[in-house]
Amino acid sequence: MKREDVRRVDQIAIGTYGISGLVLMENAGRGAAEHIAALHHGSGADVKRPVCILCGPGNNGGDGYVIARHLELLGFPVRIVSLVPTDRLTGDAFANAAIAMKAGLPIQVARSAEDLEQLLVDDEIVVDCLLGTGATGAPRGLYADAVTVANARRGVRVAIDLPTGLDCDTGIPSDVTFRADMTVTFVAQKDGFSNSEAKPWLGTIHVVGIGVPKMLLMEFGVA
Ligand SMILES: NC(=O)C1=CN([C@@H]2O[C@H](COP(=O)(O)OP(=O)(O)OC[C@H]3O[C@@H](n4cnc5c(N)ncnc54)[C@H](O)[C@@H]3O)[C@@H](O)[C@H]2O)[C@@H](O)CC1
Ligand SMILES: [K+]
Repeated sequence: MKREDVRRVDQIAIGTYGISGLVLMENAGRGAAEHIAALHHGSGADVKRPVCILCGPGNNGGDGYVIARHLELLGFPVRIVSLVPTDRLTGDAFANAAIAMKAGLPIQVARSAEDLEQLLVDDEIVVDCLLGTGATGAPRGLYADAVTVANARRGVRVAIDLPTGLDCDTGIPSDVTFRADMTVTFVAQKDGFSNSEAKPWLGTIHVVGIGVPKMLLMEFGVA
């Protein structure tokens, strides 16, 4: 599916069908959390590996706060590293960050590359909720730093919707692209995922439905 189309599906689900954006985000985040939890079931380990969720400024970041809440419920030690102060978030992302704060989920804000070097450690599951379908061009500033540091750490990497730095439509990676072992994408596979150049950055791909009606999916040829 093309970037514009998947964004349009979300808009129509909200604007025409009257499904709350919060409901879509909840479905997205919960579905992603279940795939992340399944990594543990396949690992054979007794102790659940800690999860570090990297959150960006938009709704991809918003998904991260939902994922954190569900992973905590599933028994995972979880913490959030946000690249923006949470009071700068808006809409559904702000709402879910506010829930996470009230719920006492640990949230740390990274303001520099040095902060990121300290906050990201080895042997965690790192979840990329930095940039999603709203990304334009290669990751800039702190977003590029976060991807570079995350890629350098030992551990499992999971991308949410798409790896930060990968072009959604062409599948061409930027110089700095999150290298995922698993990508959990929403609604449908993105067009770029079929490009062989994208494969090493995506890992295993899982598609999570977010509750958009079949009638709408059919309009866009994805059901
Ligand atoms: N209601 C919805 O629309 C839903 C959206 N969902 C999630 O929301 C995502 C889309 O959210 P948004 O539209 O808020 O977009 P993003 O979360 O991708 O964030 C876009 C913002 O990031 C910044 N940015 C863009 N390009 C950048 C770059 N190259 N370097 C640094 N910063 C950059 C800009 O501030 C831009 O406004 C999807 O990928 C998906 O994960 C899901 O929660 C499902 C429901
Ligand atoms: K992402």
